[in-house]
Amino acid sequence: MFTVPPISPERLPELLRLMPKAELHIHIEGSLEPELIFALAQRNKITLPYPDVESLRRAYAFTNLQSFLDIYYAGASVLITEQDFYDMARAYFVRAAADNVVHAELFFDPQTHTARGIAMETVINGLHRACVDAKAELGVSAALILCFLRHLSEEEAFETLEQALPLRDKFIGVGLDSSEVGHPPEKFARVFARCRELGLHLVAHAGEEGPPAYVWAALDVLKVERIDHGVQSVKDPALMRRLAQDRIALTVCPLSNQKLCVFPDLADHNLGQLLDAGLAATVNSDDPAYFGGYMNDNFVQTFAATGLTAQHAYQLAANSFEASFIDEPAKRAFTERLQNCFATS
Ligand code: HPA
Ligand SMILES: [Zn+2]
Repeated sequence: MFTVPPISPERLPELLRLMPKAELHIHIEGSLEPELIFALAQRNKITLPYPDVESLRRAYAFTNLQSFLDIYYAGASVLITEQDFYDMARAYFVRAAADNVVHAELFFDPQTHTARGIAMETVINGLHRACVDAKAELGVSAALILCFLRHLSEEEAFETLEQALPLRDKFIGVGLDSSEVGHPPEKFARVFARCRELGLHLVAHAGEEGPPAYVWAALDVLKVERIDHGVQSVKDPALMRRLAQDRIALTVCPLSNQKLCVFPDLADHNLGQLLDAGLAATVNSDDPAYFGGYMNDNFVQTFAATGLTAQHAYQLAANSFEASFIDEPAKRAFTERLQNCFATS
């Protein structure tokens, strides 16, 4: 257990920004800024239903997950070529590096693109090339996690997996995202079992808007290694004990939760409650272009609103390395860098 030296509250925001961290919950299509949406639309001769960047940004007023997803899928329609996918991911990596993100595991939604006639290799090759360059040029290590859209059928998830398997060496795992309520994890039991046999890492969104039962099912039916969001778990004490005992990480996204009205206010967020119950919670941006903040915005705004401490900050960053899918020596090296950052602050 690393004890953080005394740090004054005024210096905490700087430390939050400076500390090395991993991002484990970022939908790369959710990093498409309105400016890039317009630039790609122009490059690909696509007419958008908004006259300019400002009017598109004004449409980013959400009441729940579905109201966001409708506009998020529409924004992704400007992605056509491999270079478009590269440019989107590159812009994210540059922004992440500025926030001292040293490792990122990126979700992507291939079905959003293959349904529009874009080839699977166009999507994966563009994103993968950006991951390779992020390491070489920005010092950010990166990996891809293919997400199945849960509002579609399990059969369609199997077809997507088949299309992606020729590129198996370019992604490390699978996840489950999109509309949660009404689409429980059990719907994808067989395809996740197949992915497990293939040696892929498994994660799933659960307990963002959906009930604790969905978190249980993600753990016990899908056998996931991490839960994305999971903030509804606090409603079930037995689930909280299970998550703490098994060190199942929750990839929490505070600004997303605020913008999608999961919590009425950032000050009401339960991140502190999760950490104090011994859960391996992490902080992440989810869809930063839509929710008004990248990693450091999430850290700084959440700490300011909830009064979390420097010890919580250390724990969140340490959890992000522990919960990542990098090897043990890399985890140790990142954790050492983190401890040095706190020790010299
Ligand atoms: O927060 C989210 N939840 C579910 N699906 C998503 N797809 C992008 N972001 C999200
Ligand atoms: Zn998400």
